[in-house]
Amino acid sequence: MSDNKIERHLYDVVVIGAGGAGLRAAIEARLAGKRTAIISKSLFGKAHTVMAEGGAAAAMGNANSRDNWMVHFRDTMRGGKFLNNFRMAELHAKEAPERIWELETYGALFDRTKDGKISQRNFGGHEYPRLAHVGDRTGLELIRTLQQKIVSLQQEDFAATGSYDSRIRVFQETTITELMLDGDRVAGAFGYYRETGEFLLFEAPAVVLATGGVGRSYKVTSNSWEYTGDGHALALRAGATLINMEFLQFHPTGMVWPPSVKGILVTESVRGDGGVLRNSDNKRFMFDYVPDVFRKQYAETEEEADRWYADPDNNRRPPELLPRDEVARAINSEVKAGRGSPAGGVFLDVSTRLPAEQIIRRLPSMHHQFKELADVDITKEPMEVGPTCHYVMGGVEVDPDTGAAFGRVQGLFAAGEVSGGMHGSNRLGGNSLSDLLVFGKRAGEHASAYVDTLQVRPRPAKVDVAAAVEVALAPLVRAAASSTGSSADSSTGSSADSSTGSSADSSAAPSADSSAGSSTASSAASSAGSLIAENPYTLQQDLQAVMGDLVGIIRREGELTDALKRLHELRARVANVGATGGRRYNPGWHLALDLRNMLVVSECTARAALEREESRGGHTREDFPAMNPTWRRINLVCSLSFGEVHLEHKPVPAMRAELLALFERSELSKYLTDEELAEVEEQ
Ligand SMILES: Cc1cc2nc3c(=O)[nH]c(=O)nc-3n(C[C@H](O)[C@H](O)[C@H](O)COP(=O)(O)OP(=O)(O)OC[C@H]3O[C@@H](n4cnc5c(N)ncnc54)[C@H](O)[C@@H]3O)c2cc1C
Repeated sequence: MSDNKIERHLYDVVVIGAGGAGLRAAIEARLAGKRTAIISKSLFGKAHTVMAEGGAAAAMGNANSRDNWMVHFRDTMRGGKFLNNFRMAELHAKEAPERIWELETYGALFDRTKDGKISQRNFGGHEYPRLAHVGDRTGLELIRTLQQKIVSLQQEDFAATGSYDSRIRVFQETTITELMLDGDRVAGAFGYYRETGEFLLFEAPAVVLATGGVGRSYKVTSNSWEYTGDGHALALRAGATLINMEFLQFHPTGMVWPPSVKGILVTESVRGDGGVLRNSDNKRFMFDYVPDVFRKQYAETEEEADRWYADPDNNRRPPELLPRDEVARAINSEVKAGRGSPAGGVFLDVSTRLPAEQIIRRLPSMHHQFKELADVDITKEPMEVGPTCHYVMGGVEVDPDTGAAFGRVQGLFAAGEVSGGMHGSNRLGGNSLSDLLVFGKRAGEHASAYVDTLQVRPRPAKVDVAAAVEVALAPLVRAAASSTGSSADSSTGSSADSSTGSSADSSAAPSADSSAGSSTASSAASSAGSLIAENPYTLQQDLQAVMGDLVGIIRREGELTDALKRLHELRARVANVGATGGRRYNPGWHLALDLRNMLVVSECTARAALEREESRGGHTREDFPAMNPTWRRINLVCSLSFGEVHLEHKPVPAMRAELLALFERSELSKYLTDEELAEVEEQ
């Protein structure tokens, strides 16, 4: 394909991702006077952020005046089991309230307390009610508000320049497949319009990754189709590093029935608002699962737990509000012990705890979701719930203050779920929405400042653009070759390319679903050198089976070793993935391109999970069931070199003395090594 068929754009800052982190970064870049592009794989407005239900954690002290940034910082570090990047946790706790109030200046309308302040609700692991919310549709309000701010900036630009898009433009349904480099500097990004399959090249000296999570590598997940770890993989391929990819959050409460909706999230607000978990013996089992590190803060009897809702100052919290990793493991154990619900989960009951009208008012989406999808009326009967892959704590290793990616690449920034460090080994509910705002703003600001330091703009090399085109077209070329029996060389590449613009689905090739036959057959065929291309859907299922079965909520050495072997086998098959049809809206082709991202990110997760010989937060090793203070000092960092994932140990930055002083020694002794404790005592 010649370059002139590629739509070219020139920007200062390109933001990949239009969730909360991306939009907040883009607003900041535009406010800094930078020409800014926002790119979104899905429709504008349809990101995970919009699905966030419970709220955004910020220590505003509206519901309990004892709350402040120090308490929030402590809770976040405890939730992450002290593996958090302390500086990120500190910035987050200090700046979250300001970011929430700022949203109100953009037009957000949060639920109010009786005296007119922003209302704050309880959530797992937060000592005080801290989540600013709008019913159980907080993310919708957040995205609506940020989009409204962007529209208002575009209106200003129209008044000044006659064009709405002159300084900030949204490219929706556009997937970025490759970052462009000029030496070690970011020079832009390459991708395609999902609808037409046409290519785009963004030339820009700074890129902010805000692509969210990786959940689609698991079958049971709350994540939607876009979350294939693209930003993580783009960063790796550009020379940046990923940190602590073994830590995945399995949210304790996903729907388990009917099968078609398995994994869809049941918000933690249900438990925050009084919902309790019971097993098939009708026992409120969470009291049996309070770990030592949390024993002082959690109630020991149902009576005390129930009193806490009305009098939190004089009672301890219900154990249903333990951090998510603890609750997910507890549910897993109950089901394994044969005390699960009929559909393989446990019961979550709010119907016996709150009057129906309160449930409908406080949890309208949950009421609707269960009625529509499972024909369950949650005001009258319990829900059936079980763990679902929800959030990745690991991500792009970044400088905490600026969001600049570590590694050898310059001009790359990351914010939101795609970045790592902030949440340590386990994220507290509500801390993501505030993370997006705090670090989205910082990434936008520092990406803009970086652009100002450049004397010469980096330029993408023609050869790299051509390579990106070739990689993007390869699945189509392969499928075309396997259907005609010809070899998938570059001449076929140009023939696939020349079909661009013609109606895509006119191809006589078999449909994506029927072409692969059984995965074993096609895999065998491919290893025998045959031309049969692999079916992307089959490959995704096989990848999901490896990750779900062998790198799931409870992990073991033998299974992780097996997972790595199978991922290695999948590599060869993914390299042979084909997609029938043309470039016009072709989901099989899109998935074929996503698969290489899913695979490399999954390999990072499996490698790090095998390496970390302890259990902490979102990483549970059956063969190493305890937290190990020596491992707390270690970050596992992945990089990519000549297509191979490398893993190295890096020390966790030591917390500043005044932050350590916020914790009692008895608490620190649960996390730190003796050597570290001795140092603390000397200070
Ligand atoms: C159902 C659900 C409920 C949740 N509830 C809460 C809650 O109550 N409180 C809380 O704090 N957190 C919650 N979370 C987590 C939180 O919503 C996410 O972690 C957060 O929204 C991530 O925001 P983000 O800006 O990093 O990315 P996202 O909002 O996930 O946006 C990612 C963006 O990147 C785009 N993208 C991805 N790949 C590409 C590519 N290759 N090219 C171009 N664009 C790309 C996507 O299209 C999307 O626009 C919830 C998550 C889910 C799934």
